[in-house]
Amino acid sequence: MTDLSEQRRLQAADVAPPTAQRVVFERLGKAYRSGAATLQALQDVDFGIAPGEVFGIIGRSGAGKSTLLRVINRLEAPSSGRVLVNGTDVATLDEPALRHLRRRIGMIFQHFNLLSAKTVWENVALPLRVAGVPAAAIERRVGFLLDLVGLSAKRDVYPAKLSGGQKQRVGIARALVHEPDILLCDEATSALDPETTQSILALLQDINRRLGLTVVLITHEMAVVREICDRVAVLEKGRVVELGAVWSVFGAPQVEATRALLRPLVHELPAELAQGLLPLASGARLDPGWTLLLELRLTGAQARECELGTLARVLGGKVELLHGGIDRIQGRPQGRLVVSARTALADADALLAALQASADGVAILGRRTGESHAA
Ligand SMILES: Nc1ncnc2c1ncn2[C@@H]1O[C@H](COP(=O)(O)OP(=O)(O)OP(=O)(O)O)[C@@H](O)[C@H]1O
Repeated sequence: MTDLSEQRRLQAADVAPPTAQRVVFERLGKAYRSGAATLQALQDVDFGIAPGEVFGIIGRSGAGKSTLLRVINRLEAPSSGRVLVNGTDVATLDEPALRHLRRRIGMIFQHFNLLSAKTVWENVALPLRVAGVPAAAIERRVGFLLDLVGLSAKRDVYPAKLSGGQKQRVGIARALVHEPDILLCDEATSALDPETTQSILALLQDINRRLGLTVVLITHEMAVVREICDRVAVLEKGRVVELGAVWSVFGAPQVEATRALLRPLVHELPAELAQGLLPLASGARLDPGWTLLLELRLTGAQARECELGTLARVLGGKVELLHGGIDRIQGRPQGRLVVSARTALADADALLAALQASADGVAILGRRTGESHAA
């Protein structure tokens, strides 16, 4: 991962020490061959996922996310490198051992994959029946799981009569029948409305905490990652281009691929504020009559709040809050505020230096034109 800064490496190491990993990808590569052509879907993927982590994998379409998820339970075989699950190289497993591994790894899907001719109870019980588990044990386990996902009252209902969220709850219960260590989620909330997504995420978090399950999820919904993941890896053309705690990667994305993915989360400047805004060059002289638009950013790096008091003192006049918002990711304030203000300071660099203490990043977006002041 040549793109990682040293700081980002240390942050990644902070959250997941290199020992005792649930899943390890070691210089993993995967090539798909069709005829004479070879497509390199994964290259040099090299990181670990700790027990109990909720780990997100994001990237543009075709970046290799599904392939990376599917090598964990050997639905895809690596072309080079290794995948270790609980310390075992999955490539070395014979059929019975592979069956055992797959029981230790639950999987849920965007389209739920339920059997329409079977009731909720039968859908969840089926993998246990196939595994030859005695009827009394099946009854106990399915009862426990339907209770866990809040579907006890629907045990005899067929999938066609369930909402999308309820179907995914059945999918989650079914994925947990063999008490897995790992739950793989392939776009598990992509077919759901925002409110149902929230309830499924809350359920996944609850399961993660109560059962200590490691959750690995791929999603194109950045809000999902922000909501429940501890760490995230960004894939681009089969390579990991960023990896770290979610607050760190989302707070200060280092590569364009991440910035592009996060764009839907960023509040762009509303048209009425952008209109007539004249950018200022670094070091530009300032006129006390100008109204400046300033952007204050919190990246979460210092876990501090935006110091509006400092800002008002430095600017020494009226400060108007125009746009933006602060979110919290993993307890760290993150976001941006756009304010307008005038200043008696003589140049842009002096202003930026004076405002440094009020946020993690400060930028002068420009000065508002349409005002009667000479440059
Ligand atoms: N079985 C296959 N045979 C040939 N090429 C494949 C196969 N599976 C995936 N690919 C190709 O490998 C690359 C990575 O695919 P993958 O499905 O892992 O990406 P992804 O990031 O999950 O994409 P999406 O978000 O669109 O699902 C893509 O170019 C895809 O077309």
